[in-house]
Amino acid sequence: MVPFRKMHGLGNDFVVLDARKGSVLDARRAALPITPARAAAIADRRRGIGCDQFIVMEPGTDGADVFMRIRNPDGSESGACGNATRCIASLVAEETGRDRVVVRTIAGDLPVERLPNGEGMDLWRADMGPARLGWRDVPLAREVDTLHLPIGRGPVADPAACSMGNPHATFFVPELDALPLAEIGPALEHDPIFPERANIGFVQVLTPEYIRLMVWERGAGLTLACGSGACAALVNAARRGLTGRRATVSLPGGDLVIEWREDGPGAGHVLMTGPVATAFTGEIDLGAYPA
Ligand SMILES: N[C@H](CCC[C@H](N)C(=O)O)C(=O)O
Repeated sequence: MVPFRKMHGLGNDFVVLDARKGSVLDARRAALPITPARAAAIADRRRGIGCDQFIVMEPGTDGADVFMRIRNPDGSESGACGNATRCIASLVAEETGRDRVVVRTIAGDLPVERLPNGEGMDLWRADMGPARLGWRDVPLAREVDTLHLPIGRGPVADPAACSMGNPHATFFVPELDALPLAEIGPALEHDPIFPERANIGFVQVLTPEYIRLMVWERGAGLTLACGSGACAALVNAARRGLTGRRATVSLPGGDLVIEWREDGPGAGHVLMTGPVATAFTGEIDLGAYPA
């Protein structure tokens, strides 16, 4: 049996395993590899524990406190997961007693700091790195203005796109609630313009400092919150002149505060502030899941 922790950021939920040195999973990693198929089976909401993403903590090296491996329920790996970044940083902060932690992903190092709010529910601010705005960065299949992609489905069209270490398209709509997301989400996620697929955000701008967002996530579907999606939504809205460079992003699971730094150290980086939570801990028999 292997211990796991069930965590979430605004309802975007994760199964977290620890494969760092000396952990039970580290000892058994060779015998029980976390394959895409096994991750997908554990993420299954009926046959497994169920989660939006499956997260494995691996040893941190040269400046990073921990490496975070991110897999979607379909087994695909991602370079970013904003909500999980805060969750993993909070675990390391708890272990070390430090309020600042560096989480490494395949897309880069993400410094995270605790913002004590005195009422017991701390907030965590992650520097999600620079927004990548070029068509090759997203990536797109061909050279296109990333502020206006020539795609659409049903009532939505003309999104902006950027990468936060993972691909995002952002559509701007007058009203969120009537959108047929279950129908247009998968079609847009798999649009040929996205060679690595994409996370698809739908934004209703209420004021220049407050936007609503829903995200059809690549490899996961509709989630209650998407941290990297909130970062991409703010960046794309600011690029379009619809918001300033800082706004509250209201998702079905709750609010994130996003700031796209303009100058000074970290210019161009996107800061994301929000809560973390542990729902429960348990043990899992990895061998019971297909490798
Ligand atoms: N589905 C995403 C990964 C999780 C992103 C989301 N949960 C977040 O908080 O950023 C992708 O394949 O790029």
